[in-house]
Amino acid sequence: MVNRFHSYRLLMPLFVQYRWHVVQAILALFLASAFTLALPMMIKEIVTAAVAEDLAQLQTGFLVTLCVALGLGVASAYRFYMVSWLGERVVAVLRQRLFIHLTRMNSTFFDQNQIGELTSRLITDTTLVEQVVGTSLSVALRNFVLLLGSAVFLFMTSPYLSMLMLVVTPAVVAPVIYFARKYRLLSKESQAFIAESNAYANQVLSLIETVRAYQYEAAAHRHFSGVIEEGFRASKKRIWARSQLTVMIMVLVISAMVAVLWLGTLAVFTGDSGLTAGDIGQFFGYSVYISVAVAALSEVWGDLMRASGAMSRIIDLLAQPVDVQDSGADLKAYDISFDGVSFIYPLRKNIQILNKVSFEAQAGKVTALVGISGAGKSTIFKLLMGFYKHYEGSIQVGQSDSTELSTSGLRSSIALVSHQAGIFPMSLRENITLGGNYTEEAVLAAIKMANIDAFVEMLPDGLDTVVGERGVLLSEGQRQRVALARAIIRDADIVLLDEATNALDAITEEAITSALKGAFAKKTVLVIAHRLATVMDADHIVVLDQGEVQAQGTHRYLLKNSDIYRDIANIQMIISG
Ligand SMILES: Nc1ncnc2c1ncn2[C@@H]1O[C@H](COP(=O)(O)OP(=O)(O)OP(=O)(O)O)[C@@H](O)[C@H]1O
Repeated sequence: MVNRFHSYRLLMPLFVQYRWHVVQAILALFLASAFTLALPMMIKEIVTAAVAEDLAQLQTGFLVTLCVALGLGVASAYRFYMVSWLGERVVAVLRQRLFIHLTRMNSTFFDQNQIGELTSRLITDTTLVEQVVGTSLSVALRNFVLLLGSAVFLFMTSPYLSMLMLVVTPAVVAPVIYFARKYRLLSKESQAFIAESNAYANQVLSLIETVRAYQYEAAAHRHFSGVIEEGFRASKKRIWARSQLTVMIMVLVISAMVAVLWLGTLAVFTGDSGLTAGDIGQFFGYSVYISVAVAALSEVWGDLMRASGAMSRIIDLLAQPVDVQDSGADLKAYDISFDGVSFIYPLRKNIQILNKVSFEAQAGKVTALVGISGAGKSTIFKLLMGFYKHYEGSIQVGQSDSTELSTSGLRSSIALVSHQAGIFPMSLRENITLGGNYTEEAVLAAIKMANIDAFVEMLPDGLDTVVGERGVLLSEGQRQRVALARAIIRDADIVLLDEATNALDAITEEAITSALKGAFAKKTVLVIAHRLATVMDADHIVVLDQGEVQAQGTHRYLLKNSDIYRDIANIQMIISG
């Protein structure tokens, strides 16, 4: 249990940061508790005055009770505001921190973790934390104070009845603890079904076109309904356990209280213990508080446990090392050379993806990587970008070994257009500049060179039109041209194009290629392309086969000397011819 609550350390720095709010929340909480605890005393005053038929005393009693009630209202509202503020603030800070951290994780981390699971941590886990800080913690603390205060006043009111109460307490608490544990296990089970159904729905909806094309709808409905029904069965068991728990608490607590009060009332009648009717009223008030506090504590206990799980997952995530290391030299020259580079992906340790790959790509020249699918071409780009660092051999950029370069410096010198042209749900302009500061002229020049200027003119708000999932949907070719504009405006010294024009028609591709030639003339350009026509003019072509360099040279040289290259060329001539 100590371990479970260990995860609450996540909140400590945040509570320190917002200490004035915490102090005010605690003050308000204690104030509200004090007013609450004063109420049974007022009952005693009123009952005593009523029994003594003292009207003046009775009126004062009611007046003070009214004031106490008012004070209780104001203090409770103040506590609610402060505590809810803290909950919202904490979750806002945690979400920002988690998002920043996630965007800085390395590629291996993303290979190992599903995106759905990560976004669920970002939203669901932090929401649980918010519930805890904004509600459960304060409920727990309030009821704990109420429990302690009531116990003290209970003893002060009547030690005799309190001792009786103590004797019956284990009979009430033991079965409640047993049922609460059972309930917790069952609620974990139903949570698991919720997660499973969420993951499945996410997957199906994101692949909706494949679902429709293969008429997978009916099977998908069956699968989803199956999981939901399982979840319902688990929830039914959980709510049944909860109902048992409620009955148990109610019956046991009320019986215990009735028994104690019965004995107390008897004691008033016999007059042995010096108890008065007012004492019984006050005692009753505090015992109601105790039972209410116990019930509330058992209620929030589960929430506190669940949030503890969520917090330990957040702590684990924040503890993962981030990718970018900013120490190291900056780039000055931009020739690239791979020397005997071998590489294995961390999650596929049995396959040698690159095997002693050596080649050079010079500044001011275009170097092409060709080879059949899976040969390792994109992997070479990933190593150049520093996405994976545990390769053998050496990668030189300029005069430096790439491991000695600062990762952010290296990446700011590279413009990458990968074969998945990602579009963010924001304006076209923001999609092109991606947070960079560029003049209007630079943006216009980039969209012209990438051949999307005519398309932009047709959009309702031009460059400020929102595109992507929340706005105008772009075709594959339009997306690719936005990605190219992104690379052009970056004006980086190294340009990596991975199938950057494969979704374009021949005429557009031709127009863009000649525009790019001008834009990238002085840069170190590396191109991956399946269509040989795209790379025939390259200054240097590297032919890869199953992770090895099979041959390299110019188009003309390779046609003569590389069987694989000749085969690819022949097949493509046949296909296009
Ligand atoms: N993140 C990864 N984890 C494990 N294996 C991977 C990962 N990415 C790629 N691979 C594997 O590495 C091999 C080379 O992939 P790579 O993407 O470099 O090939 P490619 O030559 O660019 O192929 P294509 O032309 O189809 O894009 C493939 O067998 C692929 O399955």
